[in-house]
Formats: sequence, structure tokens, C-alpha cells
Amino acid sequence: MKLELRGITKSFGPLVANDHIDLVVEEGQIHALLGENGAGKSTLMNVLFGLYQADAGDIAIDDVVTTFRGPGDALAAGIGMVHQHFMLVPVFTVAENVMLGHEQTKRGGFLDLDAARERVRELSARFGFGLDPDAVVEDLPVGVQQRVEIVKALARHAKILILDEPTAVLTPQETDELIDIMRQLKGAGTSIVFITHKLREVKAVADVITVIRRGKVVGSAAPTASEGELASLMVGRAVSLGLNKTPAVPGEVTFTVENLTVLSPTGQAAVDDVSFSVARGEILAVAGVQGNGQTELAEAIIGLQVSAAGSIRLDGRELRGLSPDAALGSGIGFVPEDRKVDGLVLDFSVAENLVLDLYDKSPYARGIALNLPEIRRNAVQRIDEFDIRTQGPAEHVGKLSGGNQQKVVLARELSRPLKLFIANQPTRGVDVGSIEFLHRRIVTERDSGTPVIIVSTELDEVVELADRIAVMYRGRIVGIVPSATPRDVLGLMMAGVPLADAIDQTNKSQSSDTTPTTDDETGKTL
Ligand SMILES: Nc1ncnc2c1ncn2[C@@H]1O[C@H](COP(=O)(O)OP(=O)(O)OP(=O)(O)O)[C@@H](O)[C@H]1O
Repeated sequence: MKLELRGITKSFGPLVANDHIDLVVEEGQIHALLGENGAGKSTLMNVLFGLYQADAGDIAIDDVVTTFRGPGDALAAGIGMVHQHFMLVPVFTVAENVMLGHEQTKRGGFLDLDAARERVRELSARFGFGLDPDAVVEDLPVGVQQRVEIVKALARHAKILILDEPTAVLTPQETDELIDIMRQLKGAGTSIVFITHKLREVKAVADVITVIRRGKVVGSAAPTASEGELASLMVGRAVSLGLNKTPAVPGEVTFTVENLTVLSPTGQAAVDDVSFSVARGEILAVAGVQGNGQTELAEAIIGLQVSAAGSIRLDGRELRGLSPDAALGSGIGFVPEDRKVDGLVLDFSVAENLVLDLYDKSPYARGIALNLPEIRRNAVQRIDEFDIRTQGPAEHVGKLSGGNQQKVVLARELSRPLKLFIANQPTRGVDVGSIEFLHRRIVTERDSGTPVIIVSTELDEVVELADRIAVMYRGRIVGIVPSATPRDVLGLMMAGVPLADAIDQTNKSQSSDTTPTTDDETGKTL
């Protein structure tokens, strides 16, 4: 099936989010859409999936112009979309979810679960999904839930799949698996429109790359283009992809966690007797595969999770037992893992979100009244400094693109005097140009003497930012190592292997390997 978008234009008020966009996706092609935050990628995909109506332009399928009044029409035309926030019913099984919305009925009107099961088995075997039709969705890891979404689309005979930042929530291994699946789907003739900010993935899997900037197509590139070339095409200027920060000059140790234990809802130790400290002027990065206690640790520090035992001290003061408000009020900047849940109030304006914890304090409050000019002045300044793409301070944050929402959280948290800065997945969904800026901004915070904790499942980000790296596995810190530690050693530690054994194993595998290794430069498995 060949898809053609011709002159698609979509405005939100005065903002032209898609400005006469042309895009051709051939059958069996993986077409990557690249563009900085707010460029208009999701808007274009929402038009294609019938969620938004274009103001102008046509969608043609196999050269026939079609109109989508809603996602139902798009699905019927063979277009499937896998959203970043899955649309699955967690308590249903895989087969039940696949059946939902397009129940096949047996004579007598009963839902035919057996047919859905069979379809899951068949598609799973064909594309190597490894799905059990009877597994309950909420018990499955995120990467497997995503495959359920893909199977759901395929079961509806989707010939074109839209994947909007599918790897943002995946572990590196899950990402590799998804890339394999994409290749298999392509082999079977399915076309894929793939949106990602990770240039390495684009290079690994795309056949064609189209770059959008400020609502317009600005060019296309072959996957042989370098990451630097792709980045500058996206952003419209040269982007330096390495941070090259100066070595830390650690000062006094002002933040200490001792024997901290946090229990999960099932009573297991999500954080298990963890101790570490961070000095002023240094960045400690917490590395690990998603789900090994890093988020619980970060949240326990600011009181979003109750800790069962241990102590958390900042400047000699015990934080354990404080409410999140009190913890933040004591001078902690915090970037949560999920900006939509803990970081922003989507119905509030950008200006309000930029002073969320401070609106009742000077200079944003005057007595009991808000100092609106000051709140606005702050917003104008932050929008400029952090390059937040918005129609203005009064726009609702919920209207911003994902990456721009993330920038609002960082702008707020990095713009007041801090005694500690903690960021969980600080650059999730952020484009390469903005990552460059945000990383520098975090290093500036460090250099101003703030202890910094970064939690990230992106090894690139960990290695880039860290002065020291704490590796977590199953709730424990496996080891705290210098940032120059080789990636394969870090990788083994992330699988639970203690430092000494990890070094040992790496040395052995290197000495037994007679062929020179070339793929260790980046450490990525793509
Ligand atoms: N429902 C909406 N109402 C108003 N403005 C919107 C709406 N949806 C998107 N926009 C605006 O359209 C522009 C394009 O947003 P879009 O989400 O398409 O960007 P994107 O390229 O997907 O960005 P990101 O990489 O950050 O996800 C942004 O300026 C955004 O604020």
C-alpha cells in the first residue's frame, strides 16, 4: 500500500503546525520522520490517523484520495497507530485487548475469544513477538505491551503502521527487539512511519528520512548520513553531540542517603538498603535497566514514596518523612520520570507551570495576591532561555509538544536556588539540539556548587553527564564507579554482576577474542 500526504496544512489559531507537508511512504518502506520538538511530527501523524482534520491537503492511498473523519476511517483504510501511552486495558488479556473494538462474533452473538487467541498466536509466530494470548497485559513489561499494540493494529489488517516515539519508554534490549520486529514487518510488506529523536535508531532501520522544521519539510536524507548531519538538518545549525564537560571539583558532601529501604506495594524491597552520598559540585548518575528501583529511590528522596527505613540527609537535616512540598521547599529541584503525572498541570498555562511550587512566594506573590506581571516576566525569560516552542506564556501546557513540556519542567526546576537537583530521565522526548542545551545547563548547575543526581536508563546520557556512576540492580547499588568505566563493565553491572567480577569477565572476553572488536566505540548494540 502506498501512502501519499499532499500539501497537508494544519493550524492551531495563528500557529501553523503543518505547513503544506508532502510525504510519500512506499509499500514496505520504513520512513523516519525527524524534527526538533514542536516541529509538527505528532500533529501530522494525528492528521494521518484521523484524529485531527487537516485545514488543507489530501491523503491518498494507492493514488486514491481519501477522507478520514476519525480513527475508525483510518483503521478501515489500513492505517494503524501505536501511541506512546498505550491504549490497552491493563486487566484484560492480550487476546481480549486485541479483540476489543473489533469483536468478531460467532453465530449467536458471542464474542469469539478463540479466534482472537488464534490470531495472536499466528501473528506472534509469524513476526517473532513471543506473545501469550492469555497473559494479562498489566503483568507484561512495557516492551511486550507495545507488541500487543502492534499485534492489535496488524489484527485489523494495518498495512501502514505509525510508531510515534516508540523507543522512548523501552530498554536498550527492547529497542533492539522492536527494531528486529520493524524489519520483519517491512519484509512482509508493511510500511512504517517511525518518529524518534534517537538518530542511531534512524540510521539503523530507516530506508528514507524526512526532516521537518517549524511545520515545513526542510529536506530528506539517506540513512548513510552521519548523526551530525542529521542533527544539523533537524535543528538548522551545527549541533555538538558530545558534552566535553570539565572535570568536577567536588566540594563538601552535603547529601547523604544511608541504609534506605523503600517497599513496593507488594511488600518487596524496591530500594534495598541503599547508601551513597553526593558532594557539592558533582553529578552522580544512577544507571540501571528500567525498573530496578531507581525511580523509587528518586521519589523517596523527595517524599513521593514512603521509605520504610534509613535516612536521607541534606545539609545535616533529615528529609525522611517530609511531604513532597516540604522537601521541594527545602531547596530540592526535582524532574519526575513522567512529566504528565508529577511534573505539570496540563490545564494550567505555561507561565503558571513555570512557578508551580513558588506561586505563593515572593516575587510571584504580593501578600495574598499573585504578582501576575512578575509571573509573566519570568515565563517570557524562561521560554527564551530554554527555547520552549509555545504560542506564549498564557498557552496551556497540555497543548505543547511532548519535548517542549519536558523543557518547561526543567526550566522551572533549574531556575531557582537549589541545594540539590534530582532529575529522572531528564531529556526524555527531547530533541538532540535541546539535549545539548539541557546537559550544559545541568553541568552549569553542578558548577555553581549544587549536588546533582541524574537517573537515566540511557547509558549515553549517564556516561555524558556523570562524574560518578551508581549502578542499580534489583533495588541495590551494585557499585559506584568512575564515569570513565568501560561500557561493557557498566553493562554487566546493570545485569547484577559485581564490579570486580565484571572487570574480570570483560578482561577475559577481551583476551580470548582474537579478532579486533570494532563496535565498542559506542557500546551500543544496534
Ligand atoms: N491541540 C493543540 N492545540 C494547540 N496547539 C497544538 C496542539 N497540538 C499541537 N500543537 C502545537 O503544534 C506544534 C507542533 O506540535 P507537535 O506535537 O506536532 O510537535 P512534535 O514535532 O511532535 O514535537 P515533539 O518532538 O516535542 O513531540 C507545537 O507548537 C504544539 O504546541
